[in-house]
Amino acid sequence: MMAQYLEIKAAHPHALLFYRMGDFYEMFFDDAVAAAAALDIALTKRGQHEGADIPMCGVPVHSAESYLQTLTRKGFVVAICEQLEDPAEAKKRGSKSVVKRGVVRLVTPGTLTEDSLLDARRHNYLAAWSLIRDEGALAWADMSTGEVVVAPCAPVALGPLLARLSPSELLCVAAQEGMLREMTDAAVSVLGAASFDSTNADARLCALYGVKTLDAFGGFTRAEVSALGALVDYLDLTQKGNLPLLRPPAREAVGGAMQIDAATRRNLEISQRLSGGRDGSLLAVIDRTVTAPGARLLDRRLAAPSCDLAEIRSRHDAIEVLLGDGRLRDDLRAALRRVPDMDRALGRLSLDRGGPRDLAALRDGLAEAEQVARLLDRDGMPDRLTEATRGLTGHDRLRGLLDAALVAEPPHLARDGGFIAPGHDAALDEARTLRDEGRGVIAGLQAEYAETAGIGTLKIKHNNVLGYFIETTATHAGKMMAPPLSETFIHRQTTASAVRFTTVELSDLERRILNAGSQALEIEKRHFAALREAAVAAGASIGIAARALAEIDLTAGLADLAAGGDWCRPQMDDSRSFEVVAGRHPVVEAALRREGGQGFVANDCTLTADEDAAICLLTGPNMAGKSTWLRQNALIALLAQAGAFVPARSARLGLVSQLFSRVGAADDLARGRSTFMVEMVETAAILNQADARALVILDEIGRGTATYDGLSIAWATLEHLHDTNRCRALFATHYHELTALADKLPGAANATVSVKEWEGDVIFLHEVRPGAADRSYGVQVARLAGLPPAVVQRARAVLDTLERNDQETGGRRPVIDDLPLFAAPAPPPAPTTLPREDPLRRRVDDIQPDQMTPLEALSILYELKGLAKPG
Ligand SMILES: Nc1ncnc2c1ncn2[C@@H]1O[C@H](COP(=O)(O)OP(=O)(O)OP(=O)(O)O)[C@@H](O)[C@H]1O
Repeated sequence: MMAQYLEIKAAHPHALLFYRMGDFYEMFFDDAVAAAAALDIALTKRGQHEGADIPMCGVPVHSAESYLQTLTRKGFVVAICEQLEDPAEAKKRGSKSVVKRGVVRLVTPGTLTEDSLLDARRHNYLAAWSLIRDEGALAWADMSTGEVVVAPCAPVALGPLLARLSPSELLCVAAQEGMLREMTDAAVSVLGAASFDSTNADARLCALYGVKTLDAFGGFTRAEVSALGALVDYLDLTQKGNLPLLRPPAREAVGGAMQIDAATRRNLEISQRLSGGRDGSLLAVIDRTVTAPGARLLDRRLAAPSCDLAEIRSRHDAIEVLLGDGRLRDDLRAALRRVPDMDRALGRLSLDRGGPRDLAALRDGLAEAEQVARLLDRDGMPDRLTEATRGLTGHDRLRGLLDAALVAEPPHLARDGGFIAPGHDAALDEARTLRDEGRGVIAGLQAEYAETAGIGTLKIKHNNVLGYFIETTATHAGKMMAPPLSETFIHRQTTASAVRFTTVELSDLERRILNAGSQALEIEKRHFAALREAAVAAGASIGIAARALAEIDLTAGLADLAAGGDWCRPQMDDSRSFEVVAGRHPVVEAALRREGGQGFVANDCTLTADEDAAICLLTGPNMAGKSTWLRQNALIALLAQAGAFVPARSARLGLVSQLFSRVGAADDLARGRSTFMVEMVETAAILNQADARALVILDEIGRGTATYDGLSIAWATLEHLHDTNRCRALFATHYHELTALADKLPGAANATVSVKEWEGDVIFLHEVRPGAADRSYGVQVARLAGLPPAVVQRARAVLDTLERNDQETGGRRPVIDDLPLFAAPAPPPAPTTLPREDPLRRRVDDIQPDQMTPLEALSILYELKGLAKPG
């Protein structure tokens, strides 16, 4: 056995080998050590190899999925090695022969299909990157749904595309491994050059899709064919020839989607919080879909907002109709709630990894699809929904098959049977009756024989030697053994008191009772195979229905969002306008609403560019809401082009081709870059790439270095954005000096977030209005944050000196000498304002509770409340 193990392991050196032994997957040697640590399970020993103990650990087969989940999350590839024959078969070859085993599948992050290993609401992409001469391409597939897409992708565009897709596994040739590991968090798997060879790939793809030439799917470049070919080769390798149902590759047009790079995605917290996790991201806040495929579609749309006006308008049209008809929307959502994840069920069935519950998912999903189609069958439906509705009907044959065959709630696995409905197959019903009611059937037969023979005492009995037999007392022996009864009853045995017989029917029945259980199971498995085949054969049309349902779910979800929260349809055109009236930040607004305090203050944004650039320079105190306003406008552009309504009273937006968002001083220590370095690398990327249709959000760029360097960099950056990139940009800064640029650059304007000052404190109004801020209120904010009073006091003194110096000398004279830097710690600070006369406190001081009646106490309470009222 060890020899067999070592041979199989040698063929899969990079994978953990799950070696099937009975009810366990066992691991040996280094695999065992690594897996025991990763899974926190006991490491034991078994036998010896070359004089040393063999480390071993194992996991039960029935709970293997949860262990696989942990291992794949920790970056392991697992090779599943099964027993390929019954141990009895092996025994026939000799008592020492080893059961045949072989690897049936490699479990890698990009090739998962099990529900328990996947996030239902996110895609799980396997991607392949190919570079042929200077031409690059990225292909990606979600094996659990069969989606395959390829796009031309120059090396500079790879980072943004990977950030958008966030694949869980990326395939490449060895030469690119290092660069790609830098660029993505995905597991990078290296394949040989042959996997990427475009000629091999062409043949492989033609064979897979059963076509003579790939031109049938549109013209592909060599790099695209190579990337697609590598994907298919890897699936073949990991699934051991058992390829999933892959849809024909779709080609994504260049420029079809708004370009958003990794830093912008992170920064805008589109599908993930900066701190990690989906909660609190834009996606989580706007997701009202009720099906997993609907949620995945929303994720896809937000990740790649469209740049196609007609497409965007058609998405908005559809939302508008469902927004206007709350009843229809509710009915649709109620029906959709019952729709299971047909895409993934079909994916598993096509890989022969599915079970009866997956068949039931198709049955139930297609039934609901009919219902949804009926709901949408009315006048005035927008094209998009009419189009979707077309795919929902016409599945009667498969539905008929599944309806007739399956029980209402079938089990997960086909292994134990119990999923074919009673009455569907007479042979199965009989086998089950025999299996479950063997005794009853025998009793029935006994009554029948007693009547035929006219012997009331005739019995059918069972023992281990004869099995079932018919027994009568010796007195009836003669009658039984003479014609006509002897033609039916065959004599087996005579004892002192009884005579025993059998019949052809009884021995047949006995055999059938014994076999009934396994026979019932066999029949069910045959039905399963036939149903599975029928489902896979109908895969293409089921896929169309599933996509249509996802589209309807998404539309209804976005309409529901718009209905609940005062959202509007953005007017889209291909100008460079950007006019938002009363816009809001959906995530901050939702958070404020949850907290139940003061509501979100809506703000306008006018950033229309005609000939020149349009730049808004935002200054304002800390905590005033600058970052929020910047981001909310970026999110409004993103939501609009993703096809959603936007959180504003009205919006008129010209298409945005690229979205950039940067915040000064965000550390990227994991990649070993200093704060300032990251800031500059990212700013450089914008200045080098942004075109006239870009929307750029820069939040305090330059703050990561000394004041004058920072100010100079921010100044030059602004000028470059204005003169060279000529794009639309929002620029928040604490450098008040920059506000002078608004007079110098025709496309630049100042805005500020207003605050009120009250008794030495700032009150944030969160209102954005034209003009420049006069100061930062940093010290006041620090006080609000709980900085010790002595420090606040000292900061105030320093600030006063600095400001006075600025006024007197225009900032030319160093002020350090004037600051008592090494002064002894200040005595406890004197209050800045004298305590005010407080009538409430004086009245409370006067009260003598011991002397009071309850009535007096009550009237004083009223009086105190009166005093506590403001004003
Ligand atoms: N329009 C608004 N209406 C209500 N509350 C708001 C609004 N904008 C911002 N806030 C609140 O103010 C807080 C601070 O906002 P934000 O981080 O945008 O300020 P900032 O001006 O960028 O601050 P800093 O300069 O310190 O980075 C937010 O967390 C939010 O709770």
